Amino acid sequence: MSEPKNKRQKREDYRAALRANGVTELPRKKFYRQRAHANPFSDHSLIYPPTPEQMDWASLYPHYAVEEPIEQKTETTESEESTGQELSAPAIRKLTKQVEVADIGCGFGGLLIALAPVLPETLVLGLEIRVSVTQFVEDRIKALRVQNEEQKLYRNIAVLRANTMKFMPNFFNKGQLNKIFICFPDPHFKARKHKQRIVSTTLNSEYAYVLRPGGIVYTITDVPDLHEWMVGHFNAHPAFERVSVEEQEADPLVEIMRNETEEGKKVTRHNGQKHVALFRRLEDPQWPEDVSA
Ligand SMILES: C[S@@+](CC[C@H](N)C(=O)[O-])C[C@H]1O[C@@H](n2cnc3c(N)ncnc32)[C@H](O)[C@@H]1O
Repeated sequence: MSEPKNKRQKREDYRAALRANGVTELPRKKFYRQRAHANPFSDHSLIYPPTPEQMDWASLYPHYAVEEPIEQKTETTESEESTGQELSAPAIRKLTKQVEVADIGCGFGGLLIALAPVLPETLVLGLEIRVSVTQFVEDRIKALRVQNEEQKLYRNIAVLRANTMKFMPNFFNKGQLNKIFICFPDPHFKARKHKQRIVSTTLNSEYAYVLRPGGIVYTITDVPDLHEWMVGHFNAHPAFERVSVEEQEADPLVEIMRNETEEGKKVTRHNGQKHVALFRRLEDPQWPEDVSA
């Protein structure tokens, strides 16, 4: 059933007014509601760069951007030298550092916001497929940056609308990331929907590509069957090994992942179980002969 227009209009008006005022107050979730699931196989007319270098990272992390002149190959002629009118050299804005942590399917951004002060020297990126949810996180981060201007907080986190099942290598170079979070991914219970799960042999190869050796994939879910699925697929992948429970529990980011994601909070309210598993990207994976041949 299509939604009454006035409701949709109200939401659009609210968001437009918030943005017109420079987003200084925290956005209200009710104006960013969207269907719970987006089909990762539909054509979402997503914008993505042909290579990570062609991505406009500076607009996501403006406080880490510097202007770099574009090298020009044309030679200066005598007449140009004598005019005395210097043409300003064209410049591009580049980041002083790269994104190193990705939150796949970041939802409403709870983990990003909790990680910002804990990893102050690291650029963290949330990737989210749903438009309104991405806009909510974008507006949330903008407001938090304004409200914490003096402390210079929240400048190291950003969100991007993306379908991570399709375009990960367009955004990240080989070995660029040192942490990937996959928190409470959509369970897709029915067997015919399992291909929509965000963990699979093929997708794990993409995670292995963008993670540097020693980098960690963090997973958490309240669905036991999905936990088994994720553990099974990462354990079976030659590029990953499971991190021991001792090491897992000594990692302070695990507690943050358990308690700060929106889904994690919901599971706590319902006294549900949270299943955690971490996987390390191996330095030198041993590929079975039939795979590497
Ligand atoms: C159950 S929510 C969990 C949100 C958040 N990680 C948390 O723990 O609160 C799963 C999120 O993944 C997003 N998602 C699903 N498939 C995706 C894809 N292929 N690319 C990016 N985001 C995706 C959904 O839109 C949804 O917001």
